Amino acid sequence: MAEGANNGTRRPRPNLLITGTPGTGKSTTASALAEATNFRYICVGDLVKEKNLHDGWDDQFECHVINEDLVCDELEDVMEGGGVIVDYHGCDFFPERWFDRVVVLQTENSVLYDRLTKRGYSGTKLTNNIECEIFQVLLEEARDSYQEEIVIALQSDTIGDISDNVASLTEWITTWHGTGSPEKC
Ligand SMILES: Nc1ncnc2c1ncn2[C@@H]1O[C@H](COP(=O)(O)OP(=O)(O)O)[C@@H](O)[C@H]1O
Repeated sequence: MAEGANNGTRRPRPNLLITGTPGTGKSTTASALAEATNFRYICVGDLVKEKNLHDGWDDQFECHVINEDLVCDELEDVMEGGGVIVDYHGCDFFPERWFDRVVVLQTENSVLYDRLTKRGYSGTKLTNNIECEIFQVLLEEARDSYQEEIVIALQSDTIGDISDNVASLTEWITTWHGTGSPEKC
């Protein structure tokens, strides 16, 4: 479980985490939501590369070995003010108190397979990510790391799903009145 829930701390605007297996549409959804709401969009993967918040390259998983402490230090002040949408394919190392809503995007396996193949994934990297989706690894991680009522799973198979998800999340943001409210979306 991530450190400390948001026990009544007030911030003027909520923070959201958009998580899910690579290819489920995190960056597409999060950036569209940020545009619709004037929130700040932070892609943790890009931040890690830009600011060297990693411990080198992992040949097996073909990605940077993220340094979680450096990422959290980098984001702490930003998160305090609220109004941030964070995009990352993991969620168990952020302080729990940072987020008011954790969105887990999910995609039907064959659709995800096509998206990842198009992205150039193959072999173990492709298989690992498809298995990650089949076994709902990110949904379980989110439920283990945050209070149940702030975690929601949204389907992201079609372009229509993106608009629906952005619309419902925008509504949730605009009707948010502080920690623990409201129960929309
Ligand atoms: N719901 C969706 N319907 C159709 N295409 C989508 C959807 N979500 C994402 N895509 C497409 O799939 C690819 C991966 O999306 P992206 O947002 O980069 O995923 P992630 O950030 O989770 O890795 C992009 O080409 C994007 O346009």
